Amino acid sequence: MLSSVTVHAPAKINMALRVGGARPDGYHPLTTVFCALDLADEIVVAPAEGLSLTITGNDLAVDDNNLALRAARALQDRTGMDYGATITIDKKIPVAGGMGGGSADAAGTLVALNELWELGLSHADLHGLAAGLGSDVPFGLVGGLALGTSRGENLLPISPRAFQSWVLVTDSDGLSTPDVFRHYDLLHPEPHEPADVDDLVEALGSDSVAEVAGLLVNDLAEPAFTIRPDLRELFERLEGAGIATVLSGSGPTIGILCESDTAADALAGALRQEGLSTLRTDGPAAGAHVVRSS
Ligand SMILES: C[C@@](CO)(OP(=O)(O)O)[C@H](O)COP(=O)(O)OP(=O)(O)OC[C@H]1O[C@@H](n2ccc(N)nc2=O)[C@H](O)[C@@H]1O
Ligand SMILES: Nc1ncnc2c1ncn2[C@@H]1O[C@H](COP(=O)(O)OP(=O)(O)O)[C@@H](O)[C@H]1O
Repeated sequence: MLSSVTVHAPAKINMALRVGGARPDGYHPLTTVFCALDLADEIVVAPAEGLSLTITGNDLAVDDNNLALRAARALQDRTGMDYGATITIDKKIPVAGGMGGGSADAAGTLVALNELWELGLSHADLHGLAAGLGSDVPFGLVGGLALGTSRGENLLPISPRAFQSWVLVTDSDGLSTPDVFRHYDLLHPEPHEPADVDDLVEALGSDSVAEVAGLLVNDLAEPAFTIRPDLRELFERLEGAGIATVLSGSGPTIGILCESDTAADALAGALRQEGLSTLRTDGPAAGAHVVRSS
């Protein structure tokens, strides 16, 4: 058996997120364009008796509901194996930031333990387990650029053409995803389907990233701003700072797409000088993948 496996699990940004009225199961139908970013959590797994999880880089309290532990248990249940492992996550993705960090850890743990425990599960098997863990987890496996529908788990890859340079403005005060969806329902009580994102998908087929200007959109921005009026103010201040500005997922992270990596580096530096918390990242990046095993 291997003695350790290291996986990188990428954050995502929703370049477009259109939302429909809640389904009978409480989930909202979505039309979304996901982009995986090279901002990634690092997950190291090693054989052990039982399952344990350690998180570094963030003071997120570890409990049994952590998505990495849930992913490990889902693999045990699926295969009937009761192998154990220590799971160590070095968190780089902001927690509750709308960047899919927990989903990335779930996807990364599935990939890491499939390798460590030599389970040989296919991509389709992992996708099925991922969808049971959370709406964003399948995208954490696939990465790249993809159109997501249903509750986000149905994915259609989009061939990336242009390299994307992003500046992320992060906020240590996270937003709860269910809470933001609840506020969406209050603002839009009537039944409706999510709008399409065809214009953005078409623009992403161009070699120039500038083609997407004006096409980034997020229906969860208004409810997130209702909960956090200060976020609206910040968002409005950042509009025009790059090619396009968008709130990621249920927020509060704000993504600014820039025309080049040089422009993004300069903008990140300038915003940092103003006292904002920024990260520089590029996309599209690969989905959760093994970077080392021994
Ligand atoms: C909004 C999005 C956009 O990508 O991202 P985040 O802001 O969380 O990163 C996702 O849809 C979040 O996906 P994920 O975080 O995996 O959600 P889940 O665990 O499946 O669901 C958590 C809760 O969010 C709400 N939810 C989630 C997805 C969806 N299509 N409709 C929903 O209403 C439900 O209240 C659900 O109980
Ligand atoms: N491995 C994990 N990393 C981060 N959050 C996790 C993890 N497992 C469970 N969670 C829970 O999921 C919530 C949402 O976190 P996260 O996935 O980072 O944000 P978002 O859904 O906004 O993308 C957190 O507040 C935390 O309670």
